[in-house]
Amino acid sequence: MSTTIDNTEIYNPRKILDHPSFRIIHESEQTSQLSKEANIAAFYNPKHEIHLVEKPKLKPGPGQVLVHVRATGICGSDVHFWKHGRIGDSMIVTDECGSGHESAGEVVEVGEGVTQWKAGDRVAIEAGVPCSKPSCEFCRVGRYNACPDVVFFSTPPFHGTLTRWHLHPAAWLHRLPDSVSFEEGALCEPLAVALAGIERAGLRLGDPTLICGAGPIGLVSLLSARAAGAEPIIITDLFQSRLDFAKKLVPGVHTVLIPRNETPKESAERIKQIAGVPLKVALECTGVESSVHTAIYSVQFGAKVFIIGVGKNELNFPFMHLSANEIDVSLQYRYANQYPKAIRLVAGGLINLKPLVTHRFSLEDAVAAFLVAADPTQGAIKVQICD
Ligand SMILES: NC(=O)c1ccc[n+]([C@@H]2O[C@H](COP(=O)([O-])OP(=O)(O)OC[C@H]3O[C@@H](n4cnc5c(N)ncnc54)[C@H](O)[C@@H]3O)[C@@H](O)[C@H]2O)c1
Ligand SMILES: OC[C@H](O)C(O)[C@@H](O)CO
Repeated sequence: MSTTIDNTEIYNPRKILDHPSFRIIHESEQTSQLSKEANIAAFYNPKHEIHLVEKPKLKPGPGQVLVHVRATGICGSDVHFWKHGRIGDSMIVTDECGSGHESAGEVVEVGEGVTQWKAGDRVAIEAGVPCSKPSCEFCRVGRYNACPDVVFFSTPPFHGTLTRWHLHPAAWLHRLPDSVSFEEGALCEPLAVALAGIERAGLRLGDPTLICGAGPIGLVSLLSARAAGAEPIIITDLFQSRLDFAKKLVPGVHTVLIPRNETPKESAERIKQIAGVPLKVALECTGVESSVHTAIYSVQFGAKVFIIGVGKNELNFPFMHLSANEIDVSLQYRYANQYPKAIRLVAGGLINLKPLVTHRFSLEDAVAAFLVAADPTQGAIKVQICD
């Protein structure tokens, strides 16, 4: 069993790695024999390995809360860090790093001065904790996703929330009503991404809307656009299976399969025909250059193309087309102040996240969960690890 440490620097990633009770759990060990008290976590490393580790169980210090993590979704970025060791030029895997940032759980213990939480409370865990200092302009104005000192879990060097016992600042947990499951609470993280997109794209009731990509982010964007009153909605993907999933999720959505050899202008012509009315908003959820172009060529004069997807560092843009059509292109980096809204929308029944969870694994089987999440032939939308 893990020993407990009194940790006042919970975000110092080396502190966990250097702790004497940190160990890699070897594949040969029977995962079923691991203690239910052990602080098991899934870690990736620069050698592109993913494995279970045992971490010390932390004791909440002042202002902190110990959470038993009950559900964590695997995000594409978790798979990316494991498989490719980096995202872009700034997020690079240089050491063992804990995975997971889409989590919800149950309060176990609170530290000194924490009055708003008690054992048994059900919470969604906000994935990024900014510095919150009055001297930080971005924290002060509420755009805390831009805080230069943000600790975003599972983005190196910060360990993730895919662990049994997670220590979190009390102010960055969000209460889940009894009607919202831990699985849905965990999905409030990708939903927060979509809600930030909808808000910043200024999507209004009745706006004809295109969504590019029917992965988890495209699908939560689809659910959000529907809840926001977009009509009609067209969603694209390279795979018919993903489009079929989208159709079941939101009956009435129009789907457009994009063949790999079609040019963006050709795709856009088909999209416009299927829409039947000029498109006012496009939410780009692939990060792929050709799809960004398709979005730009599909929308009408004065429309908004909002790019949520991320990809390579430099993209070409059809400059003259954008200029002649006064198309606003904007981009997004994570989110700020979206969790409470996400939870309200789920609790109020406006957004149903439940169908998105296609695969569930125990914490002991987290490595198998990653293998499924990384294998497109498995047909997973959201793989979650539940404890
Ligand atoms: N901006 C942010 O803060 C933020 C946050 C989370 C995720 N993301 C990004 O959002 C994107 C989507 O995430 P996801 O988890 O859904 O990824 P995903 O890879 O599971 O889904 C992307 C989907 O796009 C489809 N696609 C790829 N190329 C296409 C094309 N040319 N035309 C149409 N469809 C195409 C794929 O088939 C896939 O279904 C990723 O780039 C991810 O990194 C951004
Ligand atoms: O939802 C948040 C995203 O997954 C993160 O920005 C990640 O991609 C890198 O930190």
